[in-house]
Amino acid sequence: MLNSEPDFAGFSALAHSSHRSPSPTATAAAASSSRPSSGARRVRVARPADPAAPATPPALAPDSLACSLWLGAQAVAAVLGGRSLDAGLALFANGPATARAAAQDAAYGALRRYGAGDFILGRLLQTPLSQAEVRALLLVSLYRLETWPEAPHTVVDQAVSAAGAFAGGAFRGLVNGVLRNYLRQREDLLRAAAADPVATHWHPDWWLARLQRAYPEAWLQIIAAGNSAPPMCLRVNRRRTTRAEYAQRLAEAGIAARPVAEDGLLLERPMPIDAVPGFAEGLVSVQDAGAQRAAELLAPAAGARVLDVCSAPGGKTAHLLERQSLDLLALDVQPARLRRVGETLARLGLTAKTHLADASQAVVDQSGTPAPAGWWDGVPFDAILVDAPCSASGVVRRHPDAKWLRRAGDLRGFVHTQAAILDVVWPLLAVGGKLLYATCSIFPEENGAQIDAFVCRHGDAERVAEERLLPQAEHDGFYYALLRKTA
Ligand SMILES: C[S@@+](CC[C@H](N)C(=O)[O-])C[C@H]1O[C@@H](n2cnc3c(N)ncnc32)[C@H](O)[C@@H]1O
Repeated sequence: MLNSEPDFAGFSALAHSSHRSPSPTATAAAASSSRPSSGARRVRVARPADPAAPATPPALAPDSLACSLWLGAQAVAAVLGGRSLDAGLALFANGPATARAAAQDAAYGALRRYGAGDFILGRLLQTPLSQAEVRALLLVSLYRLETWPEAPHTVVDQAVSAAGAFAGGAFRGLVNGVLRNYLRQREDLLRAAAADPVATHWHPDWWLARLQRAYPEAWLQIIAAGNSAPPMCLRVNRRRTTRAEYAQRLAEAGIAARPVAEDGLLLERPMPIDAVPGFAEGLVSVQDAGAQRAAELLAPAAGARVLDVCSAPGGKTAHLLERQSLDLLALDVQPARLRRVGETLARLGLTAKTHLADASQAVVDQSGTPAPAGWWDGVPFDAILVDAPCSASGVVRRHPDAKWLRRAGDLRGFVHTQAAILDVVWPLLAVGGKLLYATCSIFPEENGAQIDAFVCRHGDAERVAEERLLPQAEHDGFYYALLRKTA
């Protein structure tokens, strides 16, 4: 996978929370209405993609553009059907290697700019399309036409060939007509799109409004960062090598990189993870430089008893353990994701206890004190990391599906869960101990406002440090608050 980001889990967290991505039924309802205003715009289809769609397109040459467009459309159709992009990309994980990178690029590109693609299709289609795959094929083809404009008619021909692999070729004419109309009307369409905020900025309008309110000076830069392709950053495993040694190894392999954060190397160009030297041997992990701040900020002492509350897939757990010998308990509420913590630690040669638990749930004991159900042995922790489930609004360039599947109302659920987790684990911290609260969100409700409310509820909590990282060239958007227990 290109530039995989094992550290991120926000979208998956959402998809598995009670605030789920839109179900096929919900999207079908949206599609059957007339075209919504930009205020309501989000992914919408009448018929979701077939979850069992074949990984290999029938009758398309594996090294053809048509094959890449077909595969990319499968992934986008999965998102139009309410699933995550990761789930969509998994559909062609075993597809032809020659087409996978371009297909992945097409899927990411089409979803990053979905606001524009949706607007343009709204102008070019007389009625909403009933086939998710065909709509998705048009979106990836528009992306391709915009970003590789040198051979527009080749793109159209290849898109028509790809359409031949859907529904017995019934949509070849439609795909041909829509794309050729697009080429003919391109300037008018782009002029009209420029007057539409969602089509211009490629974010839903409720999201834009929130960013404008929170960041009146910086929102355009945040949007631009969110619409760009993300950087690829490695984290060097201190237990196995040094950053200088590993940088040398990269240089010998002709891979340009420069140091970032305390353990990071930012690659000049993203590359497939299986081509990263020493990855399988655990010399490095892929982790955004902003995410690497967690271990730097919490910095538990050698031998400390540490609780990592929302640990999967284990990026920050591993970083903590690479930097210090710790007695660490890693929790997560999702079994499949918790298994990935074990895999991450095994690859890196690290050990920790792992436990499946919902950290937002407490039971009240006989003295009336709430305590976590079943997993705490009663000994306080010296340090706690709460890398909370959140909207993932700081990492949309890695997960562009999130901004279209998310609704404004989802935030309330995240804020509620974050507060519940904080309240359950705070009593487990030793006096003088530190708790680091982290999100990959840039929405204030999940960040500073959450911690303001927490400090009001807990008189023994002192805020000792706070960092707001906005997404930019070097790193994604993160929020950190370091709290100390005073009594
Ligand atoms: C942002 S991700 C964590 C990323 C991880 N710390 C890393 O660095 O790789 C949030 C995680 O919280 C987990 N989670 C969500 N609600 C939870 C809960 N109530 N209790 C425990 N874990 C929870 C999700 O399953 C998800 O894996």
